[in-house]
Amino acid sequence: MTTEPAAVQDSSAPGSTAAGSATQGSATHEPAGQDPAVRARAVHFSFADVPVLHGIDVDLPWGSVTAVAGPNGAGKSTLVEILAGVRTPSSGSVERAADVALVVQRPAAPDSLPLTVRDVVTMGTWQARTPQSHRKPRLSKAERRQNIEEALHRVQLADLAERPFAALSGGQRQRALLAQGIARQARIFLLDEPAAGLDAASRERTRAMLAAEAARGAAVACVTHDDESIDTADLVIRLEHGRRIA
Ligand SMILES: Nc1ncnc2c1ncn2[C@@H]1O[C@H](COP(=O)(O)OP(=O)(O)OP(=O)(O)O)[C@@H](O)[C@H]1O
Repeated sequence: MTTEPAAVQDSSAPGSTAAGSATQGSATHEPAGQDPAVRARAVHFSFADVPVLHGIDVDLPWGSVTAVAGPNGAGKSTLVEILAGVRTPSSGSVERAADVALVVQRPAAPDSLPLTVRDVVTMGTWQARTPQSHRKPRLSKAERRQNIEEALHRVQLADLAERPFAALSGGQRQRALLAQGIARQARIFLLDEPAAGLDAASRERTRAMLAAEAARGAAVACVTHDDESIDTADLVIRLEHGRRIA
C-alpha cells in the first residue's frame, strides 16, 4: 500500500484526461478482507482560507460499494477528489493500494475534441508514467483490444463507440470514463454522482454496473443523492458541513 501524507496525482499520466478520468498506482489484485483499498485519516481541506473538510476518516474496502451521501455543499465531491488524489489535503493522510479510476461529475469536452468514445476508452490502456515498481505487466495488443471492447459492452456504449466523445450526454460521458477505468483494470472506482440526471432505468443500470465491479473485487465509492443507491450500497459515508456523521 502506498502512503501519501499529501496525496499526489500524476496528472500527466495518460489515464488522466482533460475529460476528467484519473488513474494511478499499481496493478495488484488485492483479495477482499485485507487492508482497505483506500484509507484516509484525519483529512482536512480548505478552499483558500475556508475550511470545508474537518478531520475525515474513511476506509474503502475491496469488493464493496460505498455511497457517499449528504446535503449539497457537505464536501462529498471534495472528499472524493482527495481520495482519488486530484486534490491534496491540507493535512491528514490518504493511502491507496491500487489503480484509481475517477469519474467526475460533469466530464468536460470541447466540441472540437477529436476523440471518439473508443479513443477515450483506449486511453485507459496506455501505460501510465508510474514508477517501474508500480507498473502493470504490458498487455498484448490483442488483450488490450479485448479489454476495450469488453469495457464498452459493460457500460453499454458499444453502439456509440465511433461517436465523438464530445457528442455524448453527460451520463454517457461518465459511462465512457467508467469504461476507461474498466479497460485499464483499475481496482478502485470513485464516481461523483453517476446517477445525476438519469432516468430510473438508467440509474438501475448504473447501480448494477457498479455492483458488478465490486463483485469482481473492486472497491467502489460513489457520491450520490439517490435514495435507492444509498439503500442498496454496502456501506454509507454521510457528510454534513464537512464532518463525517456516519
Ligand atoms: N472551487 C471551489 N472554490 C471555493 N469553494 C469551493 C469550491 N468547490 C467547492 N467549494 C465549497 O466547498 C464546499 C464543499 O463543496 P463540495 O462540492 O465538495 O460539496 P458537495 O457535498 O459535493 O455538494 P453537492 O452535493 O452540491 O455536489 C462547499 O461549501 C462549496 O461551496
